[in-house]
Amino acid sequence: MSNSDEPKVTPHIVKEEVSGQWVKLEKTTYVDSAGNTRTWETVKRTTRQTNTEADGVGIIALLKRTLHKDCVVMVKQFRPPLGSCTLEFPAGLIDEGETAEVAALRELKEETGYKGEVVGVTPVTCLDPGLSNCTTQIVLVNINGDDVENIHPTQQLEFVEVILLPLDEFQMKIDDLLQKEKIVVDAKVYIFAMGMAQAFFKPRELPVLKQ
Ligand SMILES: Nc1nc(=O)[nH]c2c1ncn2[C@H]1C[C@H](O)[C@@H](COP(=O)(O)OP(=O)(O)O)O1
Repeated sequence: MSNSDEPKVTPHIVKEEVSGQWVKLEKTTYVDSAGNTRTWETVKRTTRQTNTEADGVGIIALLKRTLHKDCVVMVKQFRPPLGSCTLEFPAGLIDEGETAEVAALRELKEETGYKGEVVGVTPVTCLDPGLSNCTTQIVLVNINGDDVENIHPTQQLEFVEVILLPLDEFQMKIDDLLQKEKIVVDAKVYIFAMGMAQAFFKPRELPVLKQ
């Protein structure tokens, strides 16, 4: 190699970002149960609103139509942190002044085009407490699919694909999708699917009846 081909600069890190527009990395100092002062590396969102405890909402939206099976409205989208597409419930951050219910109906409309009605909401729940203080409220929404507004829903986000999966085969249909394409399923979704299958769609399997 001639001198002119030699690299002029040794590669090195210029800056380690600890705070960005959307998230920050914090060294949290705390006292443990033995009285020792310790630290923990914590990821926090910068966007949490002052009067809300939860960062965002997840929406379990059930589409109910005459002569159709009830379907769960799902979204598939590319998620940069995973470098992959995911299968998730519609979701989003809570805006200033919004309740979880209002944020859920807004996000559902934006991401899927459907207009829904809130039928339940969870308390504030954590998502990955060993990593982040990030919290969510899951909002259960019914969609009247016979309503003229919901017959041809028009979503506002072209990079989000809406997928309808029948509730009575939810886990099986997710498994089919995972077999067909490289896609990561959100933990909340798969746990919901397993819970539905166990609670409602399997005959009571008492050990004594198995012999
Ligand atoms: N961690 C993030 N990094 C980003 O670069 N941008 C982010 C992050 N989190 C949210 N956002 C941006 C992307 C969207 O433009 C807005 C709103 O997202 P929202 O639709 O409310 O939430 P998701 O569906 O979970 O993306 O925030």
